[in-house]
Amino acid sequence: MAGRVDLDGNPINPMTICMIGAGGFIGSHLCEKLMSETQHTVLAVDVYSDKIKHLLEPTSLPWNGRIQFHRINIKNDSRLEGLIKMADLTVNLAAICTPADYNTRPLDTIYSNFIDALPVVKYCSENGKRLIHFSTCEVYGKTIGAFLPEESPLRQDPAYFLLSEDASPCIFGPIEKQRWSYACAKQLIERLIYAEGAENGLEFTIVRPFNWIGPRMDFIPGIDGPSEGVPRVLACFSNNLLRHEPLKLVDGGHSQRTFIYIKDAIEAVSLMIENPARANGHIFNVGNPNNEVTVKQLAEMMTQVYSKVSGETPLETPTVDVSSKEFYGEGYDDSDKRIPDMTIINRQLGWNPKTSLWDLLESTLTYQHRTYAEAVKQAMSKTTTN
Ligand SMILES: NC(=O)c1ccc[n+]([C@@H]2O[C@H](COP(=O)([O-])OP(=O)(O)OC[C@H]3O[C@@H](n4cnc5c(N)ncnc54)[C@H](O)[C@@H]3O)[C@@H](O)[C@H]2O)c1
Ligand SMILES: O=c1ccn([C@@H]2O[C@H](COP(=O)(O)OP(=O)(O)O[C@H]3OC[C@](O)(CO)[C@H]3O)[C@@H](O)[C@H]2O)c(=O)[nH]1
Repeated sequence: MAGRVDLDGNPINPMTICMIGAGGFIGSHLCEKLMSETQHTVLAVDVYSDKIKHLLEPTSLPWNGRIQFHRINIKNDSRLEGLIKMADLTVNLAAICTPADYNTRPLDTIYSNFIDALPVVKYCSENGKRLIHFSTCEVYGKTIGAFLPEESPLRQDPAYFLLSEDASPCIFGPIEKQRWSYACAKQLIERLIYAEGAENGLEFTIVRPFNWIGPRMDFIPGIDGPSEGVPRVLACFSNNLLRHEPLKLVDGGHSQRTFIYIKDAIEAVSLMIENPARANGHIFNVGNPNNEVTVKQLAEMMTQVYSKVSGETPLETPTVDVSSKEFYGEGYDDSDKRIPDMTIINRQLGWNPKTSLWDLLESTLTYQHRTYAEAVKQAMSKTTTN
């Protein structure tokens, strides 16, 4: 750890980082990395701490004192400004970011992703503090290619689907498709941050994650989250596999995604934190363009991998089709395809993802099986005996 230098060979000085949303999936991995590989101090802000409790206790851990947990709801807590003032850098991860909420809780979604982020931007700008704000690949919405006829050869041309920070438009559906409440709120906060940079000199970096997945993502319904809750696809499919039930393919599972292993993505965030001169003023796609699959292919691969890591035989019919209206309710819509252009992050930070989809699913599903299989078995046997 001693003598660590940045990408330009300058020594990295320890800094204090106010991390809002530190108790979530990405926050927990970022805290782990900062504690085990750097000398930085983290002021961890969240309403939950379960996913970072291994870092907070016992007090004898080598990073004792370098991470402090502040149970704060940023909607209504005057302590936030003080924490931002104490820090050199603020990383804002806090958000409602599960698609099942976008059309069913659109107001909460818009408040969480826009209104609640406003004071964070304001305090950083007024106090001359650097901000790394987490946006989303969803700001791109649908691809231009999605509007071409199905059989058009142009659909194969990257110009019609590659998502580039400085060139691609943001294409959302109509207002009644409330799915886009999240993407639209994220887009507006990006524009506000950009404007604070341009008009008031805010030092900012915007991160657009493309489907980061790995251990500790979301929850397993009825085990460590609500029974009727609908998490993101990795946890939905893990839940189906753990319960030995078919994986549900929304509208046939034709949508395409690129998935990246959380540990690869965290490397990129770490480079942004420690290389401000290269990261400030930029918007970065962070994804793995080599790991593209349809959701149906993802379901098939997860079924195969889970069988390998659990030793269980897959179901004869491993998937079942379900309409989006039935699964998510009225107002759902979808991004058709998401491949990140990597030009800017390559140029600024020289970063590339490493882990294949098969390998990341193998380590993630090993974790899911080890963490949840017994609890799911017990919960299921209770339901059948009652
Ligand atoms: N995981 C991904 O692939 C992905 C993709 C695109 C964008 N993002 C963005 O990255 C960020 C983090 O995502 P994640 O996957 O870790 O989600 P997450 O839900 O696991 O983490 C978000 C955390 O923010 C906290 N939070 C929310 N509102 C809060 C409030 N008012 N006060 C205090 N804490 C609050 C939550 O308790 C949670 O722990 C989000 O902004 C999300 O939109 C993530
Ligand atoms: O049981 C299921 C659950 C989901 N699907 C479909 O899978 C696709 C991906 O779904 P999910 O990972 O839940 O979410 P999205 O990729 O659509 O959106 C996320 O992207 C980034 C982020 O901003 C934060 O993580 C979030 O908005 C989708 O097509 C579902 O319909 C399924 O078939 N079965």
